[in-house]
Amino acid sequence: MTELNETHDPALRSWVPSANDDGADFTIQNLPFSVFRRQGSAEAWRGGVAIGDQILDLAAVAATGIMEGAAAQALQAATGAALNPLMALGPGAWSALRQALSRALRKGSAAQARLGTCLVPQSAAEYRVPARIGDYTDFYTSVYHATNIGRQFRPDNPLPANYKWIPIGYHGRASSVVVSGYDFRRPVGQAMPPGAQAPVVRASQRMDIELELGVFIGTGNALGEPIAIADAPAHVFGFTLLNDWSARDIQPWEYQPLGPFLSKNFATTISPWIVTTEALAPYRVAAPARPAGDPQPLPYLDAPGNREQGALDVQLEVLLQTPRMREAGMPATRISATNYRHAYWTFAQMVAHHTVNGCNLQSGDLLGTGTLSGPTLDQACALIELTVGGKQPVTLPGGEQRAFLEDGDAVILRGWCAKPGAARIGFGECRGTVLPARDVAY
Ligand SMILES: O=C(O)/C=C/C(=O)CC(=O)CC(=O)O
Ligand SMILES: [Ca+2]
Ligand SMILES: [Mg+2]
Repeated sequence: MTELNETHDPALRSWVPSANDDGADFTIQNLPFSVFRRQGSAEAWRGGVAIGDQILDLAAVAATGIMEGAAAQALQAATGAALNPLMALGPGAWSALRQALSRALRKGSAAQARLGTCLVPQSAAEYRVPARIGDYTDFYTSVYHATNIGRQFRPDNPLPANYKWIPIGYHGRASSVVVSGYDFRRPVGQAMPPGAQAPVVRASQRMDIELELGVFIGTGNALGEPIAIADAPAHVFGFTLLNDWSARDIQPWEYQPLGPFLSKNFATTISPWIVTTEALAPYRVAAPARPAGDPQPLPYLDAPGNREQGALDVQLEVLLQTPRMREAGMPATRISATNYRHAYWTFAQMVAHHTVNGCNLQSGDLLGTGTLSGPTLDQACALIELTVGGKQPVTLPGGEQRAFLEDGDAVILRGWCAKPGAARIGFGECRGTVLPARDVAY
């Protein structure tokens, strides 16, 4: 990963005042990317960078001609309806653009006069999935999640024997990855009710969430050419919040022996903003020490940098708002909080493992970290864990209870990095609402 540089200096302030507010997600040290346009307009979709409560319109910046060299080339690659061309340019270009944007947005910058007209308020914008996602793969990197959910699905053998050797994953579905704010219908599918002789086809009765981070691949690898773990971080453009919505009654009936299928491919929601790997550099931390008795990672999954700086200190939370709470004017309430640093496998290990057989990752591919449950039950990031298979519902302000999601429930994921001596780096939010199932007889 990139070293710390001038763009990380916590003393930097922007001429966009809201970027300097206490608790602002989009500080001048962050500079995350999205694809946006004005809400309800027929404008072209184009790249934008968040600064405070504004979006710096990268197509408008390119039209001013104020950038030069590698930064100008990278800027041009971010002016279209998907960020794949920027992602494909690689870390040198991303870094050049970040440095130029940081300098242009700093207090006192001579660029202020020309860029003032390139801002669009976030409150007036709509977003789309920021890349053409060719493939989406979801991992399983929290040993706490794997153990908790394993107890529900496989009480005799909760943690599979391969877990501590292989970063387990399944191939997800790219076509149904949607951006925050997309409301989807409760899925219908086959479920085998306990004690039944034959499955039923019905609207899922166990709609669940999974709080994850999404990892966007920047530069890929040629088919047949693995990515070495030491090189893996440089292939990652950045991170989003990700909700892997899951139908827990469809899943146990369908998943053996080939893994999750229709229980998870009806919608996967990501946040609009991609926080770059470079922005997260101040928040690299050591990967958790492996408990005594656990195998050490095989050489292709091991690198000194991975052990010492392979994890990321990202604070994460899940919030829920029921229709009744919404009607009563009550805000969404937090039901879980965790940190990405607890993951058993790092994102570099995910990339190295995904390509060890020569499988080619491509610019814009999306990897999910897997559900990021932490060591204690209040850090569990799926309802099936939090409610122990639905047996211990969570109680919400106002007294309502939830074992799984009901129609109209909204789920909001949030994430941020913060510590003394470094600027806050926020992810914004990832939101989705479950609508009633289609009214169709099956
Ligand atoms: O243990 C299982 O059979 C299934 C686990 C999941 O549903 C989780 C999955 O999607 C991977 C993850 O998010 O960690
Ligand atoms: Ca998942
Ligand atoms: Mg999904």
